[in-house]
Amino acid sequence: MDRSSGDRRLAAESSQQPADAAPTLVSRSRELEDVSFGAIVDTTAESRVQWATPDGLEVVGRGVAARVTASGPDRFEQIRTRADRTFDGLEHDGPQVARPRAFGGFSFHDEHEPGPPWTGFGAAAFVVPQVLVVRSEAETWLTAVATQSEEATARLERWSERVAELPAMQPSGISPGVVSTRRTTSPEAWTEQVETALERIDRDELTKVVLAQSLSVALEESVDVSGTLERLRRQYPNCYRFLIGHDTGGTFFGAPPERLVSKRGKRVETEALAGSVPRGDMPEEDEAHADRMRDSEKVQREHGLVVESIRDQLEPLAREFSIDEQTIRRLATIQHLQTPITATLDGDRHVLELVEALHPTPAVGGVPPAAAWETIRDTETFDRGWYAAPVGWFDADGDGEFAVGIRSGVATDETVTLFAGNGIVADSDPADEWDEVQLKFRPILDELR
Ligand SMILES: C=C(O[C@H]1C=CC=C(C(=O)O)[C@@H]1O)C(=O)O
Repeated sequence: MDRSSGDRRLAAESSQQPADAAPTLVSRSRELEDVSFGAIVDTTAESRVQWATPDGLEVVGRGVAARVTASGPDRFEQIRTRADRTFDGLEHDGPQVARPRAFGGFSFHDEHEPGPPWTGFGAAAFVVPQVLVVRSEAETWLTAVATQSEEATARLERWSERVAELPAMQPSGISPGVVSTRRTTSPEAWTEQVETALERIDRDELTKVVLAQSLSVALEESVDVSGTLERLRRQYPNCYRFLIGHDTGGTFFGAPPERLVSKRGKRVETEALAGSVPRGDMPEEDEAHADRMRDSEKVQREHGLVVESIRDQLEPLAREFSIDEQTIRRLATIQHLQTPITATLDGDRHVLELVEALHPTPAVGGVPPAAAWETIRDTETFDRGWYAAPVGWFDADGDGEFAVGIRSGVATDETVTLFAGNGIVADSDPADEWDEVQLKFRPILDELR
């Protein structure tokens, strides 16, 4: 087994945690003047996270107050159990918005073994940062987390001073410049892969599968990931933005348009996002693309499969379930069909139960799920790693929010490896599907050039 040293260390840390002896976490918070979030995560020496939602919550975190990792098919439950222990007895002195949260995610496949470029990214890993800065509704809070109250207070003092010296504006940096790109999948190989999937669909083994490609981008210099996210915010203000960097290995980042799930108390919000067309240069052309997507029987079928599958997964856990009206989700370079979905849960549940139920939605996996996973495994020639998998946060109450890790890449030294995929259904044309995949590389690729 070729495991990286970083991953070995993570696994060792988690196995050293005695089953019932996670130290109690203590946190202290203080309101701040505004501060550059990029400057706080401007390190590669320490674990760091950044998270921003389309509705305005922004969080950055640094260091590790607690870490939970897991692997194998029951990794969602393992994380939940370990996190419950980690948060048990949490003493938080501050407002709810500034509470400690665990940030991280999962690999797409449960039997994932990390190798380059995914060194350091195991099958499931979450970190409660030692220092968190949260901005929400024009308030900014600093939170320090430790296992002793004196330590938390001292950390809060230290970081209050440090933060006061940082710039208030987020630097957007400059693009690193692209030297060359290398595809994992040539157009010929893609056509063959799509045709193989279509044969399986023809034989009724499969209804839909999302096939992906990766693009390795060699840069002129190392990328400033936080600056890149700031530039993505300007281009894609209605998308999530995230960055996850462990103290070893690369930095996974992206600007996904797709919410996997958010849960607050019993209220759940999710969505189906599938079906893609380009943006037009002129409003009429833009509208014509959107109309073509809305009227396409093939795209509606592909989208409908995602809605149905979310209903099948979520309805058994819900007291009320509602599918809202389909809309067009317009992003700077692409537009999608979107159906918002809301539910009220039937009882107390952890957001990770919902994440487990929903991952992977057929927007990134397929239908039926097992046959789609098998097809992805048999077909793709690269490691999806954390691409297209849940990335987000949860708190001590089991509330939280997760995006689907698409429109994403992993940065390692002077390379960024990008990932993008497309749903294949009966009638899919390999050349059209190829074009749509290229559109999905663009958000990050454009910011690297
Ligand atoms: C799998 C990706 O996009 C999904 C989300 C929106 C539209 C999609 C589509 O049209 O196929 C995909 O399901 C990706 O961006 O890599």
